Amino acid sequence: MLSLIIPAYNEEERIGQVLDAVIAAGVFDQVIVVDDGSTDRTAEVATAHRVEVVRLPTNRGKGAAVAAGLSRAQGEVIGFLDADLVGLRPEHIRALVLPVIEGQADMTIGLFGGGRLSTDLAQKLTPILTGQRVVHRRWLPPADFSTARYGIEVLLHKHVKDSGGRIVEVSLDEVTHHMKEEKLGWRKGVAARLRMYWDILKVMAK
Ligand SMILES: O=c1ccn([C@@H]2O[C@H](COP(=O)(O)OP(=O)(O)O)[C@@H](O)[C@H]2O)c(=O)[nH]1
Ligand SMILES: O=C(O)[C@@H](COP(=O)(O)O)O[C@H]1O[C@H](CO)[C@@H](O)[C@H](O)[C@H]1O
Repeated sequence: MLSLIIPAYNEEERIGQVLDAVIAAGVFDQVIVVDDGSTDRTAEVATAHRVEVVRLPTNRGKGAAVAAGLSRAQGEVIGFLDADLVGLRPEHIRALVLPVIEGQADMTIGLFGGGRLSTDLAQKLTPILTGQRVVHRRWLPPADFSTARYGIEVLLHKHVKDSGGRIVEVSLDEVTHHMKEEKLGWRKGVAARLRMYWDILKVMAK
């Protein structure tokens, strides 16, 4: 069984097109959107796509949203996608899943390419930060994700790598995402970015 977790905070304008691609791909048996205390209609948009929706009463950060999704996920293979992707197509999703279910990879990571220079470059420099991945359940770390916030990718990636897992990179051609500055405006976006780097540094320092 394959489960997909999509953490989402105030993504009403963006999550619909991600779910359209997920549903068209038809590879996940269980799709869980975790609405991380959104103040917009994220949960309603997800519900309209007939996926499982978990609503957290307050915003607790990406790590807690993913942890809430994991506690519901039944699959032995688990996918993770962000809710703000642009240009995601069903074939990208299949390409992420296939190496894991065919046993060529323990985890795949999806990397933007040919989408937008800024987001392509960010993932070239720090591929381990990508929010797009598929992993076999046995490679999930024992650590609790719920306080890691944006450190979750580093936590997961480091565990698989240090445990000798095979990680395969999958190119997500022409995919990009909305950057924080685009979603929140310049000042709030930069502040959110700095908080994200702090979350990541805290996990790296452990
Ligand atoms: O408190 C938060 C912050 C982010 N997210 C979700 O986590 C994913 C990645 O977050 P974001 O887009 O802010 O990261 P970026 O891609 O800008 O680094 C998105 O689906 C967000 O909606 C979340 O569930 N809770
Ligand atoms: O690639 C990155 O540097 C950051 C920020 O991307 P942008 O500079 O907004 O394109 O994005 C990722 O990092 C977060 C922390 O690992 C993840 O949670 C996001 O899913 C991912 O998009």
